Amino acid sequence: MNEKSKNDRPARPRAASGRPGGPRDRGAKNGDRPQRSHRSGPDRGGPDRAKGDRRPDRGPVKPGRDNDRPKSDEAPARKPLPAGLESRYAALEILDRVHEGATLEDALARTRPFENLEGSDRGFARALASETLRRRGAIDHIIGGYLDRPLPKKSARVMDILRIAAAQSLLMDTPPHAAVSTSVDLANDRAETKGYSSLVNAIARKIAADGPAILEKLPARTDTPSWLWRSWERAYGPNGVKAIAEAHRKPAPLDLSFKPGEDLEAWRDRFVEAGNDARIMPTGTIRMSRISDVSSLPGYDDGAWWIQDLAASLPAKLLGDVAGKRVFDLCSAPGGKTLQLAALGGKVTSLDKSGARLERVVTNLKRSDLTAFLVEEDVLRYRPEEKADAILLDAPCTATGTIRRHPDIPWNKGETTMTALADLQGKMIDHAISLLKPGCVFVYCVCSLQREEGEVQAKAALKRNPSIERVPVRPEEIGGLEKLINRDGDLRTTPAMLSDDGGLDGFFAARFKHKD
Ligand SMILES: C[S@@+](CC[C@H](N)C(=O)[O-])C[C@H]1O[C@@H](n2cnc3c(N)ncnc32)[C@H](O)[C@@H]1O
Repeated sequence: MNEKSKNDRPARPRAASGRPGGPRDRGAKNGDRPQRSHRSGPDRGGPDRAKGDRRPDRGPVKPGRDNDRPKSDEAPARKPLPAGLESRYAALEILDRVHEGATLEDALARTRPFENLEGSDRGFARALASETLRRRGAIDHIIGGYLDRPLPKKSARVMDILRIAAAQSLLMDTPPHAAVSTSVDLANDRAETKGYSSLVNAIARKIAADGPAILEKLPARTDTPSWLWRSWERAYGPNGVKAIAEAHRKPAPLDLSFKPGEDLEAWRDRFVEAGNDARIMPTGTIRMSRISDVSSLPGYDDGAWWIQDLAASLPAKLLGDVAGKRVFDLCSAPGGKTLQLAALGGKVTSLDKSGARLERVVTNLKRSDLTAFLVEEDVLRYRPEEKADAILLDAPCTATGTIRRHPDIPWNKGETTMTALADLQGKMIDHAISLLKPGCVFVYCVCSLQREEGEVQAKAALKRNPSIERVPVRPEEIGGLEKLINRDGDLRTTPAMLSDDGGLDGFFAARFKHKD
């Protein structure tokens, strides 16, 4: 059969070493990618760093090709900037790429002035770009108050210079004179912005003096694009939307998931001894404040833990005991849930259509010393010979549940993207159900706050597929966190939940069972 032969072809995302393929695993069936033996090798970001694929899908990646990997920009070398300016210049370039449609994560990966930075300069540039995007609505509002009329489109760079001046004065600990003088220097750095240096000087000074008082009075709504505000208000009510917008003002904490059997108290103590504010959460996650270099944490090289938001760790738990079962993790990269399921003893087929992102699954499996079969394929074309005992589908979505980690999302996503994704999600759900053995369990999840991608999808899936029924989530499966279960019995988290303890990513998960 045509479809089958496509799935049968040897799948070869490049291994971390760059060596293609590897011996087929004896347990692998049609479409199952050979698993590689992974023993070591650090992955600086951890699996959850790229939660949600916010890049446009580009079709299947040809084996051995690198068409999904971000590349550094090819800008010609320029003369060195004065001390203190390089990091601001890098932040400016990062913002420029985000305005062009890149995700913040991709912009960080492909902006050469940022790549060239090291240590605290690098951390500062990253924080400056992130905080500027996180509070962009408020920052633009304050800048707008000092402009007679909006700057012309061709002066977009001047606006960004003002934005980073404001972010430094309002949100970071930069002394006002440094925020002002470096912004004027940045304006003077290019012919097209030089003429605006007096304006930059005047506005940056005013913001440094009066901006903090203005910022304090601005409602949380100012940082939320109106289409998102309206949709969250419909879904969570007037208080709910306010709480979510408030939560988005702060970055997310760092959550670590552990292999089963690890002594969490001993790990917590190790992190605390190393100077981190680590605590054990009810679900078994260890949480601490964000740090700039995760690879410096105790145990990083041992692979006993990986980065994964508490909410992101819940959907895989809903598959129950997967030990020895044939489990499909569909849309798996960069692999947070594959690691969880493999650590629980599942025979995991980890499928994603992006070869470049599958490489990150390889790296993460290697670091954690876990195994899975990797398949580089579009979910909708996947037709294995043997069906699954359990399926997890973590579908591509708007990722509005991860705005605290990816503050570019509100500015680069719109309702049109959501409608197209919702259509794809419905098709993926139906296809996943067709791959499930009778009597077995399927979990659909998205890291989205949008009902259209969560609650509405679950309801529609039940209507379209009379062969399945909902299996409500039980509190004891998710560390007793009853409030995370909605009236239908599905999992619904928002950043406003557990707010005194650092909040949660926004996630939706529904569990279904094949009735036959
Ligand atoms: C939300 S992310 C998955 C995160 C992952 N489950 C984890 O826990 O680390 C969505 C993934 O879907 C993949 N994807 C998007 N469209 C796909 C398709 N048609 N078939 C297979 N994978 C797809 C993207 O490449 C991306 O890696």
